[in-house]
Amino acid sequence: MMMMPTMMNMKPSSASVSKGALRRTGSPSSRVAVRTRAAPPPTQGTWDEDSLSSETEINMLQAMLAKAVQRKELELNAPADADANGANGSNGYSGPSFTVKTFNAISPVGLDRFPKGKYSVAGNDDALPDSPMAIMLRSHKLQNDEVASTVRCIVRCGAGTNNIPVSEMTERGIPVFNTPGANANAVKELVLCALFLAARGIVEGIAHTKDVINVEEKGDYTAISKRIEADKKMFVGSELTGKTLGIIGLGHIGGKVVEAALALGMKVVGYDPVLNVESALRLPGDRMQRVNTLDEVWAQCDYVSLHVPYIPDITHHLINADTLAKSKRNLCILNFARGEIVDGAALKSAWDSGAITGKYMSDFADPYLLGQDKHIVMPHLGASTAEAEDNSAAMAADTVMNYLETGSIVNSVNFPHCELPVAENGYRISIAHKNSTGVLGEITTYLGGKSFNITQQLNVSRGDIAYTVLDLDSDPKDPEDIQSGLFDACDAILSMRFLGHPFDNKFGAPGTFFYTRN
Ligand SMILES: NC(=O)c1ccc[n+]([C@@H]2O[C@H](COP(=O)([O-])OP(=O)(O)OC[C@H]3O[C@@H](n4cnc5c(N)ncnc54)[C@H](O)[C@@H]3O)[C@@H](O)[C@H]2O)c1
Ligand SMILES: O=C(O)[C@H](O)COP(=O)(O)O
Repeated sequence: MMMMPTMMNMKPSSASVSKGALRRTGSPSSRVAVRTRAAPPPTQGTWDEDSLSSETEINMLQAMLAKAVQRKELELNAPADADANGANGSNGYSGPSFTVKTFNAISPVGLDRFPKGKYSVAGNDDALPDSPMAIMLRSHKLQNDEVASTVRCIVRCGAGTNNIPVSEMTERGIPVFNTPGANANAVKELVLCALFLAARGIVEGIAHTKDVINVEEKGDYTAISKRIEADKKMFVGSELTGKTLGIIGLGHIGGKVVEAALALGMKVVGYDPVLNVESALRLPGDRMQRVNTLDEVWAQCDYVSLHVPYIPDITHHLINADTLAKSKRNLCILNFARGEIVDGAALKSAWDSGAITGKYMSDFADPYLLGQDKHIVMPHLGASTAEAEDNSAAMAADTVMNYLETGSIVNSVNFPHCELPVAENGYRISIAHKNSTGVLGEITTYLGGKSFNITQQLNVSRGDIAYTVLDLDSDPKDPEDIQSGLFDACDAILSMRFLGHPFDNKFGAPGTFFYTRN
């Protein structure tokens, strides 16, 4: 009789991990040891049908199917250029691989940056050799319980991270990254397109030609030509030159829109009370007006373009009944940031009362504006160009590899920036912990007590979270033991990894062990 597979799935999930518990969540070497194989398919003479319940048979068949799918996906993921990359097509690397789970369609330009063999990347858990260490996604609305306890970082191929439960990830010691600027040009071009569509009766005119003129004139060219001339008076627009555009948020996208609008001969008013130095340096300060209050925007702008992140308590309904009451009557709103930044119900009332007559251009729908002629809404296309998708995916892949292999944190939205140059003979531990007093002392005292000399270290913080990277001068033969001891010695530690010797291409030997409290 066929044996049932003993352990179908050794992969831990966050759902199965109780909060507060100290967990060893993975190590390549341990994973290799604990991996189990499903029982082979039944062969003739070993299948005792009568002794199996239907449920057991279904379970067995599902197990075999899952294994077959996993084998097939691993085959498909294997590099075709095996000769160029070494005998096993893995750049000569033969250790356990880093595992990256993807959501959404991510450009192959990014996915191909992960060295085959050293990295396993798939959208399906079953196609990964082990539970994911990193998540790579676009607009997928990520749920806390989709983040397995083994995940050590999340990267958004794009700008907005409001689809990720960032504060929960911070509490779990997981950095969330994005790719600043990688898709900014694509969004700028769509905003320009929207400006033209807002100023002229292009969308309405095309619809009229297709749905009215062509239908009423029944395909008669002469009649259609006459109507196209006669009906143009219905769609008179205005020019952008000389009009005033307010730009709210002067970061990567807003800054590019500033330049493009100036080139069109528009006057530009910019508002960004939390502008960083890099973005400020990109702005043509002498050719635009920067204002310190939103009221100065509403008072003088014909167009307003939103380029701020969606932050529930701060940018939610930034455009609302109050601001619309202060705006010029002809105000057109361009929202290629996030739908929730505009209060659709307030805008509908303003349209209905005639207080506002301008259009609302967006690549986000609004529950109160469905079917409204003045709401010209397109699919969420801002970053949907080949170039933007490639740039974002490539930058995201580099960010993940940098973090997993060196512990460096660059472009995180919830963790401090951290780059510690790699020491020649260092053995690196990275620790995410609460930003509380005495933590560094507890960590170094513990390591000193174990006779480890710290050759260099960097401790950085951001709000309630802190991150410490330490290089030890000798190889901790049992990294699991050290981490478990550190956890016991220091309550503030949230998650930790032993990275081995970064850059020596020996990940997994001695192996990256990682611990987490979540
Ligand atoms: N439609 C799309 O496909 C698409 C594509 C990319 C980005 N986006 C959206 O656009 C947003 C901006 O993207 P970006 O690349 O320019 O990001 P960015 O971080 O470079 O710029 C955002 C700017 O907003 C400013 N800001 C923050 N809070 C503000 C506030 N309350 N008032 C005024 N300014 C404020 C910041 O100081 C920063 O300069 C993203 O967060 C995302 O939601 C949409
Ligand atoms: O925030 C972003 O970068 C955009 O909204 C792009 O989203 P997408 O990656 O789903 O196109």
